[in-house]
Amino acid sequence: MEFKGLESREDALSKVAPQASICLLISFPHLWSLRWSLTRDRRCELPLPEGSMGWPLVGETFQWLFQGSNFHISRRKRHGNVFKTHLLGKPLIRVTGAENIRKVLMGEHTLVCTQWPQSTRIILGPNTLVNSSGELHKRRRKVAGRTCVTVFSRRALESYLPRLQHLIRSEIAKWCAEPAAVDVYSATRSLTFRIAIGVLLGLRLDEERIIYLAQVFEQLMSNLFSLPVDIPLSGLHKGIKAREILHANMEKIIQEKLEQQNQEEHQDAFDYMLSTAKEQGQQISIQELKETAVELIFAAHSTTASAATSLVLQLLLHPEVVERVRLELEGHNLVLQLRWSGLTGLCYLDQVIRELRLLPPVSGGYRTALQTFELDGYQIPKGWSVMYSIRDTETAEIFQNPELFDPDRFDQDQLESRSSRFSYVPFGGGVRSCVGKELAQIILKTLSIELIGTCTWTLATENFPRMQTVPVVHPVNGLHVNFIALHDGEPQVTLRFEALVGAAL
Ligand code: HEM
Repeated sequence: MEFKGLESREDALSKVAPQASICLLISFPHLWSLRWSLTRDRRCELPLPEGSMGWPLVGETFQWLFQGSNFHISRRKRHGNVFKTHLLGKPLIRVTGAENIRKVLMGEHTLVCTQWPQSTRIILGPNTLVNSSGELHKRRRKVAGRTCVTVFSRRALESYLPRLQHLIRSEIAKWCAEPAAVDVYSATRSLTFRIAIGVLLGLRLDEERIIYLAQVFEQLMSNLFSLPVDIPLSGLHKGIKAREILHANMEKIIQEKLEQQNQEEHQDAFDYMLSTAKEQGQQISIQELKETAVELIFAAHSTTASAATSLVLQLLLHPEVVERVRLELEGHNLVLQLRWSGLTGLCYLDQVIRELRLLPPVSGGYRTALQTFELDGYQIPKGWSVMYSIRDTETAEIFQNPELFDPDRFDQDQLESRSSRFSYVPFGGGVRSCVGKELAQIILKTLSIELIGTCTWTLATENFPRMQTVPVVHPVNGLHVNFIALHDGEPQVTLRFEALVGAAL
């Protein structure tokens, strides 16, 4: 009897066990979700935003990686402008909608603060803008204008222009001389690296050294987001090594610049930084200069290459837009020869660059909530990550037919061009807005002018590539294009700074 009893208990157990594990499996996400519901700030009556926290530990990371921008679009449709999720090991609140974005961006230092991964902070170093917050950030950005204001002032940008134009022109000439198709994303990465070191930092290096440093820089970039473990072969270790090589190369140049500091004429960002510091009786250490230099390349390089690639893609897709830019350039060229003053800039080209809205390089910005605050009727609990969205203009009500590439939507007579500046923030906003915005715009305009003035281009593949959004927007497997020079002589268009800095993006 006893034996029989045991047998039946085992039987019963073997029947119940699978059911129990299924129940447990089903309840895991609920327990996980409950765990996060419990972290809501009880002093605030508002609910947490809608949304799913996914599976324990991994959250919705895999869906996010596989679905790309559709991840956010589908969840936004389901849960609204402010929804919660769990990505890369952290609870995250994704924010869309002009008013909500305004609150996040304008709340820097009070409601939120920028949050970069630890590996990024270690690799870039403590003396950088992206890695400083609160008072230190305010001081560093403003510090008597020593880095941002002067390096990116109108006077400074104007002085960079001749070298910028020369560099872009000679790179395009190389693209035209290529017997095979050019991979535009690789080519623009090389171009923006050259701009960063040649124009911004004024480093005069031979070709071999540029190629070497570009590789070192790629190694730094690819390890910026890695586990914060500094052991041989780890991502962080490789990133630090790359940074050391870059710093060593820059140190020599900086020393030379310090010795020639009496020169009146400024030609690059280093010159502006050093002379402004001198004027204000401040000292910038060599370490600070090296870190600033690497930070500027980091911030300028991939973002501008991404935008330049998207620009070529849109020009390929829209020959009618190319024609209108060409007409605008011809008109300006004529006026330039007759009377220069009073020109208001290349408005249509401005609109074309602005309409890169469809493919903004950066998808959004990460912040951490410094205190619990209200957003769109929900509570954002202290300590949670917040990501404001840049890439969701497809769903913004202000834009008509938002899926179309239509530069005319930004014509100054159109309502869309006068929409809230927080409806579309490709360069962020508030105290953390992009310091290189005007430089990026000038690079993109110069590239358009040089392309249209010097060559024609055709897609070398049967289909247009699929675009990937992480870490910046770029074509999967590149964008392959044949460039053909229009004429052997000098290009028709003469660049003038005033025409480039017309309307703002
Ligand atoms: C098309 C090209 C570019 C795009 C789309 C872009 C976009 C952005 C965005 C969205 C931010 C704000 C990030 C946030 O809110 O957390 C930012 C910040 C920044 N950008 Fe750019 N950027 C571009 C080019 C450049 C260039 C050319 C430079 C420098 C030469 C630059 C330097 C910086 C720096 C230093 C910051 C950090 C500012 C701070 O934290 O105070 N960017 N950029």
